[in-house]
Amino acid sequence: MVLEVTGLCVDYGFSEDAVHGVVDATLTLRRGEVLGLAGESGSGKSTLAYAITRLLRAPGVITAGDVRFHGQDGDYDLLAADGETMRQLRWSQLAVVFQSAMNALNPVLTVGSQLTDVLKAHRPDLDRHARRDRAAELLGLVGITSDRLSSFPHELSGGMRQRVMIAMALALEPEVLIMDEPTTALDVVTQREILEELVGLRDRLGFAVLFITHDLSLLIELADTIAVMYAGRVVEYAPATALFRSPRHPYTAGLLNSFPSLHGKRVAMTGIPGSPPDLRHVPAGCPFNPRCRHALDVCRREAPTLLELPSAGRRAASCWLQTEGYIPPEALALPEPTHAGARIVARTGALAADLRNSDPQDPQIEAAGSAL
Ligand SMILES: Nc1ncnc2c1ncn2[C@@H]1O[C@H](COP(=O)(O)OP(=O)(O)OP(=O)(O)O)[C@@H](O)[C@H]1O
Repeated sequence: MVLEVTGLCVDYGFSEDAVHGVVDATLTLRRGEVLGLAGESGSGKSTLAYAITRLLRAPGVITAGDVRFHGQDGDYDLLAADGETMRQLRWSQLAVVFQSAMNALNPVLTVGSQLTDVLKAHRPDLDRHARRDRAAELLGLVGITSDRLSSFPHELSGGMRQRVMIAMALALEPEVLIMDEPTTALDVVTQREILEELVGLRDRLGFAVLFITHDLSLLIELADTIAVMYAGRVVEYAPATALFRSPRHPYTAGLLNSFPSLHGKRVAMTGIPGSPPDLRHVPAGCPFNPRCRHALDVCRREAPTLLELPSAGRRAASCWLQTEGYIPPEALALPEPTHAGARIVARTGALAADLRNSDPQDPQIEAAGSAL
């Protein structure tokens, strides 16, 4: 375990009208794992990332919870750590790439000097030549040739700038990389290329990734484990393949039904009716109940808690239908894939969609899933 978030709550503002951006979020990130955080816009994903890294700005306040980072050089209580410790940690062990990162490069400095500046500040053991060599090596890691060291950011495409930002984040060999919609501004082909490279780098260098996106289909291909957020709460948590094949929360099932399959059986896309609640006044009971077609009386009265579910991998859901004494509908009780825990890395989204529409026991799909 490298990062442990327990019962984290974040509000924007103090009064009765405070927006409850994150409510009782519990997550764990294991060494080398890619944990995806999915959910509609406004579900609290960025707030969670900002709170974990202590980059939350006013009026955001952490009102409860615990965040522990178990680094190679010791354990840190991130909510209690002082500003200087956090600054050091953020560069060296817990690197962050945010949404607008590719515009965060200094326009008047070359890529090379921006990379060597990071090394100069944090790696005093390296001399000028060693820094230059390391900068070239870092660019190489993200598929950019060293002649680009002398380029200014405006001379690079958006995709290259984003790669440079990833190279900078990896400069000090962090144990955790937190990425918030890092490729949203890029076209889908470049986006996919960068993400495939990122997974390759993770395999080689062994860092863990907390990857935040509203695009669940992307996470199904990229992540080992997925946490789904709704109205500031983590509502489902499961290995990517298990979540994809056998969702246990009606919101996850709705999200999976919101993107089309290019191959396989034709299925009607139902999506999710209604819209997410105002986080100042969430509905009583389960916050998803007004949009849930399976809602029971208890769902309108009492909020469910995130409960561990029987599974081959680690999985949990916050839904009354999955609680003892209730019987979930068929769609929320599908058998888990037999290769639960395996990561699906598809070249195109089509394969992910194929897998969803396939027979979970189909040996061909099984083979495709494990070969990728
Ligand atoms: N500075 C702020 N003041 C008040 N409310 C805020 C502030 N920043 C965010 N919020 C609210 O907190 C909630 C969670 O927002 P957050 O940006 O974390 O969601 P998100 O899932 O990351 O969305 P997106 O994908 O659009 O970035 C939203 O309801 C948002 O309106």
